[in-house]
Amino acid sequence: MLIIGIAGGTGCGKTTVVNTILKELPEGEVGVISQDSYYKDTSHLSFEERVKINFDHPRSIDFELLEQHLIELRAGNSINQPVYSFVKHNRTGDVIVTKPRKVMIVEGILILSHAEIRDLFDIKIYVHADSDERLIRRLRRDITERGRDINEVLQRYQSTLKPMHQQFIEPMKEYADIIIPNNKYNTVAVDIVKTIINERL
Ligand SMILES: Nc1ncnc2c1ncn2[C@@H]1O[C@H](COP(=O)(O)OP(=O)(O)O)[C@@H](O)[C@H]1O
Ligand SMILES: O=c1ccn([C@@H]2O[C@H](COP(=O)(O)O)[C@@H](O)[C@H]2O)c(=O)[nH]1
Repeated sequence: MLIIGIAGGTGCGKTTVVNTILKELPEGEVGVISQDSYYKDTSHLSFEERVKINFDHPRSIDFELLEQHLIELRAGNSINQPVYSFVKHNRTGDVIVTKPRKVMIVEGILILSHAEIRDLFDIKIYVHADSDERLIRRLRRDITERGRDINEVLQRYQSTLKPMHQQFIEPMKEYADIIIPNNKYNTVAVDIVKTIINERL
């Protein structure tokens, strides 16, 4: 099994890159794990309390479960990937049964910040887009897809997202084998990653 980690700040285009890679590869050969599925279960908190969580700090992620799941997949076993709701700021209680595939892609803002998980990746990719570009994309996406308003996005950006990005995400570029510049759609870089995956398949 080839495990590829794709990191980068919010709005840099990780999900878009993963979907572009998947589109042209044989179905069933590549599996995807999203770090977002591993936000800690916060059912014990009220919605008002959950909104206040710093979702850009590594402590908000259940890295132990993610690591355990990657080890299971590598051993050839299926896992139950939790389903997360950005609208509720919590796990939904559902799971997606995720089977081991020849290539597993793990994507998320903080996946390179955890040493044990980083060591499980055969290839580490960092997707870069400038912070103003990422903020614009995040505003558009969160308002249309995640039930936010402009004040929520900007308030979270200033209070937690930007400082956490600078502290925990941007420095992880150091560990990347490949950095994809993604201020514009980067078809060349995505094609290179696809070629690497195709070779393995
Ligand atoms: N290279 C790009 N140029 C312009 N918009 C992009 C680009 N990549 C992604 N987007 C858009 O930006 C938003 C965030 O992208 P997404 O892939 O969800 O980022 P991430 O998963 O890194 O948070 C989406 O609405 C997506 O369509
Ligand atoms: O309940 C939540 C959990 C996370 N977030 C924000 O999501 C992004 C990470 O997801 P991307 O798809 O990589 O953008 C992170 O910056 C959190 O602030 C949230 O809004 N609500």
